[in-house]
Amino acid sequence: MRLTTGPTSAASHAQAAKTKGLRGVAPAPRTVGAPIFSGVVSDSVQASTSAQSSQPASRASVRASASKTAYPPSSRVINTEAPTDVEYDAVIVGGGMGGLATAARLVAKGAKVVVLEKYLLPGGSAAHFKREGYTFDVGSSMMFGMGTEGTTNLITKCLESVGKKIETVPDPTQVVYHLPKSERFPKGLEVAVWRKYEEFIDELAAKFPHEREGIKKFYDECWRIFDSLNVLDLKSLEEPRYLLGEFAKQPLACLTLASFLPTNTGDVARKHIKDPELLRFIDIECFIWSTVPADLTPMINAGMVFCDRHFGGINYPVGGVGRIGEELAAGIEEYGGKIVYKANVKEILLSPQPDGSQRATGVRLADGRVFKGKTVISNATRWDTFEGLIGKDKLPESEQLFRKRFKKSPSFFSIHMGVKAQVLEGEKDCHHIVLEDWAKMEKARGVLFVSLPTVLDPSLAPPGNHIVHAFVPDWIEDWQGLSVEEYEAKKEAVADDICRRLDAILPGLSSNITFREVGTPRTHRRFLNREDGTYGPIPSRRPLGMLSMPFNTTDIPGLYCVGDSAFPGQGVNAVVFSGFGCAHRVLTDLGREPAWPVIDKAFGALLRTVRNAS
Ligand SMILES: NC(=O)c1ccc[n+]([C@@H]2O[C@H](COP(=O)([O-])OP(=O)(O)OC[C@H]3O[C@@H](n4cnc5c(N)ncnc54)[C@H](O)[C@@H]3O)[C@@H](O)[C@H]2O)c1
Ligand SMILES: CC(C)=CCC/C(C)=C/C=C/C(C)=C/C=C/C(C)=C/C=C/C=C(C)/C=C/C=C(C)/C=C/C=C(\C)CCC=C(C)C
Repeated sequence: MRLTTGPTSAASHAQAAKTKGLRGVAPAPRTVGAPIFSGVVSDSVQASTSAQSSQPASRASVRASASKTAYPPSSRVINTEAPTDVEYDAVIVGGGMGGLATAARLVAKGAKVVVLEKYLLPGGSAAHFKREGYTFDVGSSMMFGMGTEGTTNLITKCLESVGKKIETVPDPTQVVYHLPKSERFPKGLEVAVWRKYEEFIDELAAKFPHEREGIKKFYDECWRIFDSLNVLDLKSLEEPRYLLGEFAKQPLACLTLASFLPTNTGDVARKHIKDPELLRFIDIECFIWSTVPADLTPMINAGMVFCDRHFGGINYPVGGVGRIGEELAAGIEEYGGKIVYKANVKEILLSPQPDGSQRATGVRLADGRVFKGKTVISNATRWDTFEGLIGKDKLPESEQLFRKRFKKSPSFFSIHMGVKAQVLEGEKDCHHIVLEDWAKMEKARGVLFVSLPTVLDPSLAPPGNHIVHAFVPDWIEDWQGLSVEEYEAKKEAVADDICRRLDAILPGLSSNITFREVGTPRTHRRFLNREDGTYGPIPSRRPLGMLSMPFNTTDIPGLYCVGDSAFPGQGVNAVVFSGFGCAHRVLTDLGREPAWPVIDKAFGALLRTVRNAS
C-alpha cells in the first residue's frame, strides 16, 4: 500500500492496474462480525425522534455496544441548549453542510445565528461515525472544492471565513471506471480520471482514437464554464447589485455563464462526439454525481465537476470527511453562533403580516422549545420543509410547480466495511465505479460506487486493516412492507451480492471482511431526516439547464432553503455554494449588506417569472 502524496504517472497506474483489473467473480463471501444497523449516533437519541424504526429488537444489544464507540468522542462538548428568549437574525434548521456553510458566512458578518440539528454531531450526510477503531464517512469520500486557488474552492473558503483550515491528502485520480465489456473492449472499458487533465484526455483518447478531437472539444467547453466561474466572487444570484458588480468586473465570464444556464450536458456532448459508446461514457461521467444521465444534467454543473477535479483536484480531509463539519461547527461557535444538537424541529412558525401574508418568524422543536428569528433557513429537503414543517395545505404555488418539474433522486444502499489490509495491497485510487451492463445504469443497484479512503489516510482504520465503503443507488419502495426478519434477510442478501461484485475489482474481499455494517434507504431516511432517504431533486423531464432550479428565497417571506434542494443541487461543494448564496441574500434582506431595494424587488419578480415560465 502506498501513501499518496501527489499525482502518479499513467505508467505507474497501468502497472498497478495489471494486478487489479476486472477479473472473474470469486466465491461467495463470508460475513464476519454482526452486521448492524448503519447509523451514526446512539439510538437512544434517534429512538425518541423517529416514528419509523426499521430495526429489529434482537439487535438492540449489538447496537448498544456500537453506540458506545460512536461519535462524539468523550472530549467533545455537545450543546443542547441555547437562549430561547432572544430573537436571532437567523434560525437554521439542520446542521448539514448547507446549513453550516450558511451559518459560517452569517456569523463571519456578525449575525446572531442558531443552528438546530436533530443529531448529535454536525455535517449531516457528510459526517462520519466510529465503530471498533474505524472512522467511516457517512457518504462518499470524494471531496471537491478543497483546493487552494481560484474562487470555486468553496469548502476551503467557507472554513477560512470562520478562521479554520484542514489538512488534506491529494487523490491521484478522481475515479477509476470499470465499465461493461463490448466488442471493442472485450475485457471491459477501464478509464482512470487522472488529476492531471492532459493525462486523463490522453487515456480516454487512447481508448477512442477516432474521437480525440471531439473529446478535447467537449471538455474544453467545460473549461470555458469553469474558467468563468473561477474568477467570480461567488454569492447570491438573486441579488442584482452584486450581479451587476460582477458583470462590470467580468463581463465575458458572466455572459459565458448566462449562455450556458439553459444548457444540458448531453446536448453539448452530442455536438462534439458521435461514438455511442463514448456518449455512454459521458452519461456515466454525469450519473455518478447527478444520478441522471447527461441529457438531464445542467452543463454548468458538469463544467464545475469535470474541471475542478483537475484544477483544485480531489482532496481528502485528514481524519475523515466529518472533520469539515466539525471544524466549521467549532468556527461558528468561536464567532458567537450557537449550535444546538438533539434539536428536532417539528414546525416552522408563520405569523400573519399587515399585508395579509404569512411570514416565517421562528420554529418549534419536538420538546416544545420555540426559537424566534428574523429569518428561518431550512437545510432540510424541500419535501421535508414544506410538507413536513409547514403543512401540505399551505404549499405555495412555486412549490407545487417544483414538485411537477422535479422528483426525488434515489437514496442509497450502503455497506461500510473493514477488510484485512492485503485486500487493498498496491491500491492507490480511492474511488471506483463498477458497472457490468449499460442497460442497468439507471436501475436500482446498477452502478456500484466504491470509496477506499484508507488508501489516502490509513489512520481511519486499525493497523492491518482498510476501509471499503460500497454503495448503490436504491429506492425506498423496495424496502417497505417487510417484516423485521424479511428486512434483515434482504439486507444480508443484497450486501452479499454487492460483495461478490466487489471481488471482481478487489479479489479476495469477500473472505477478508473484518467488519460490516449495512444501511438501506430506510436508514438514510431515519438518520438524516430526508424523505424517502432521497439525496435531493432530479428533473422529471428534460430541464432547461439550471433555469428552473429554485434559489434560496421561497414564496413565504422570511423563509429560505439551503442544501441540495436549492440551486445548484447535489454535492458538498454545491450545497456550500447554496450556503454562500443564502447567507448573502439573508444579509441583504437584514440590511447588513448594501442593496438597491427598488431594483431588488423588481429583479426578484423578474426571476420568479423566468423560473415559472422555464
Ligand atoms: N462526497 C460527496 O460528494 C458527498 C458526501 C456526503 C454528502 N454529499 C452531498 O451532501 C448533500 C446534502 O447536504 P445538505 O446540507 O443539503 O443536507 P444533509 O442531509 O447532509 O444535512 C441536513 C441536516 O439537517 C438535519 N435536519 C433535517 N431535518 C431536521 C429537523 N427537522 N430538525 C433538525 N435537524 C434536521 C439533518 O439531521 C442533517 O444533519 C447531498 O446532496 C450529497 O450529494 C456529498
Ligand atoms: C448578469 C448576467 C448577465 C448573467 C448572470 C450569469 C451568471 C453570473 C451566472 C452564474 C452562475 C453561477 C455562479 C453558477 C454556479 C454554479 C456552481 C457553483 C455549481 C456547482 C456545482 C457542483 C456540483 C454539481 C458538484 C457535485 C458533486 C457531487 C454530487 C459529487 C458526488 C460525488 C459522489 C456521489 C461520489 C462518487 C463516488 C465514487 C465514485 C465512489
